Amino acid sequence: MTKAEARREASKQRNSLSEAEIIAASKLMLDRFTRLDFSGVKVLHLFLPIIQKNEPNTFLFIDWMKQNQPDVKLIVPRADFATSLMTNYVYMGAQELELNAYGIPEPKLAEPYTGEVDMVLVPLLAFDLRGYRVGYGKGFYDRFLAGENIKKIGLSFFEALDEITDVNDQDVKMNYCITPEKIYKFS
Ligand SMILES: Nc1nc2c(c(=O)[nH]1)N(C=O)[C@@H](CNc1ccc(C(=O)N[C@@H](CCC(=O)O)C(=O)O)cc1)CN2
Ligand SMILES: Nc1ncnc2c1ncn2[C@@H]1O[C@H](COP(=O)(O)OP(=O)(O)OP(=O)(O)O)[C@@H](O)[C@H]1O
Repeated sequence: MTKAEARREASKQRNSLSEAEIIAASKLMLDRFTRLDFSGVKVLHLFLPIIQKNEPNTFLFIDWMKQNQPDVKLIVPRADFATSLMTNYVYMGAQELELNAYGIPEPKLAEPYTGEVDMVLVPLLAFDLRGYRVGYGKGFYDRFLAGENIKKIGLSFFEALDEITDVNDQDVKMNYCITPEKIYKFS
């Protein structure tokens, strides 16, 4: 399947989910996430959900981290749509967020975080059995993750596709993908 086909299919499927289904599925994904090995993880980067696009609710992940891994620093991005680059900030709480033009909750402008990141939660529409992902098609995460040795964890409501056929050498593979049903580990 091509990226464009996968994008279309997954958006359609995701749009058909109810709010209750999204919360339930996000909780199942959180359950799996909590079983990962956090030793050596000092900094976790995560996306914040575009609610009107039915993305997984990563605020649940933030709540769990604060309770159970309080020493892990949480980092969230601001996306610049002119350059397709993200700038990172320490997460300071929901009251410090504003919605951008695309409905993405983003930290208000502050001092950027430029230090190391150990683990990243990556938004995706679809992924394949090799760990390749499809997003909205602007390449934000491929740029952010290029050449970085970070544990990359995709979150998807739906199971893996067999193969995304039009991957290119800028596409960054996930190390894990978490779905409500299982966790995929890629070599
Ligand atoms: N929560 C979240 N944050 C993220 C991403 C993401 O997938 N999820 N991104 C992952 O890379 C980047 C943002 N990428 C985006 C790319 C396009 C559109 C968008 O709304 N584009 C079209 C509509 C196309 C569509 O509906 O598919 C528009 O301009 O309206 C939004 C975000 C960075 N931050
Ligand atoms: N490291 C990079 N440097 C420069 N351009 C890049 C890089 N990675 C990806 N791109 C470009 O970004 C565009 C979008 O890539 P792609 O179709 O793989 O998007 P995607 O992974 O689905 O999107 P996203 O990461 O925003 O969810 C492509 O034109 C690609 O060439």
